[in-house]
Amino acid sequence: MPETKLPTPDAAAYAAARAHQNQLTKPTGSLGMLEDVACRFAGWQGRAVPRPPKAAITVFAADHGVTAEGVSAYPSAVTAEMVKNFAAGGAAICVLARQHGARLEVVDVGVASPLPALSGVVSARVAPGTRNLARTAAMTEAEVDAALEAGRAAARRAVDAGAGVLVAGEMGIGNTTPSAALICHFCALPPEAVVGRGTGVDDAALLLKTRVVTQALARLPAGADARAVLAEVGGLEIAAMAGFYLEGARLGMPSVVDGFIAAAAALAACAMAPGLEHWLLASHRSQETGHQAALARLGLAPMVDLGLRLGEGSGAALVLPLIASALQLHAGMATFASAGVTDKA
Ligand SMILES: O=C(O)c1ccc[n+]([C@@H]2O[C@H](COP(=O)([O-])O)[C@@H](O)[C@H]2O)c1
Ligand SMILES: Cc1cc2nc[nH]c2cc1C
Repeated sequence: MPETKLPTPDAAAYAAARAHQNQLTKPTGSLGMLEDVACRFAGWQGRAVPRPPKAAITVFAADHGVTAEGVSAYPSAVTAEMVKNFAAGGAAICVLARQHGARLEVVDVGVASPLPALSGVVSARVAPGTRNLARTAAMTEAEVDAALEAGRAAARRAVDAGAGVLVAGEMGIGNTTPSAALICHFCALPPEAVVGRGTGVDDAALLLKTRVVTQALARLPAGADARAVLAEVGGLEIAAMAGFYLEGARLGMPSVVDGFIAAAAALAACAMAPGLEHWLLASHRSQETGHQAALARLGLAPMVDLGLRLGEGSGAALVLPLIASALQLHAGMATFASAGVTDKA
């Protein structure tokens, strides 16, 4: 895969936005992270007062051979069933996308069972799920490249549709296992610090999942590059999300990183294109073990902690109103000078 050359956010617009924030009628810094969000959008849009962006949400769906080990509380069949639920508008992310007027697209990058043509679902199937990473490489590097490209193409569609902020969500029974392996690798953390209960596995399955991740990581050759790491222990939807973030940033578009799986994809993408993290915003802190460490490694602070562990891009969709408020406050508040309020001494 060719090296992705990324633009850098506009430092002058960021600085102008920060100076503007400091003139608004509030104690300096009192709007906390909302101030940072407004300034970061200024840098992304190259204007001191950024425009409220339209959001586009893409949910990548795929299956995982590792479910054969018993690492999830739900059967693989749920992945395909949920894709049908997305198409019917009944999933959580459908409700949130409707609420916020966001474009929603679902991309099948590798659901195990063939799906009928469904409205709002793009077929970009690379393989009928990954192979069982407990025993063998999850994918070939050619499959990783195809999944990355499926993600890139989805980002281009979202940007072409007029999006100013991108959200990648996912649906894939079993995908917290490859995500944990990726986070262990990219954060240099032991599985015990990263592997969590996913959809809600019991203590025995948690132990088994931790062992599976340990064994899979042991196969990684020293110095493996991000593509090789994704091939060995990753997932099709995870690689697609990485491609989505990379292409978004290449086009000068920020992405809101959702939960645990999204953080794993972002880490892989950052390893492919250092500087990508400057185009990312973290929505929330997931309940999944190891998520905080992954965000810290990305240099991102979550906007909210609501005890979420759903995926689908739901956490990112939930912070869209906060992003909108951050930009409205930035553009609409009076300054100390305009309101005749005395600034600090
Ligand atoms: O986003 C998260 O932080 C998150 C945490 C735990 C589980 N999930 C979702 O649950 C599924 C993976 O869980 P599991 O137990 O099957 O590995 C997958 O469809 C994810 O969207 C998502
Ligand atoms: C029902 C269900 C919905 C989901 N959405 C994202 N991951 C999920 C996992 C399950 C099991």
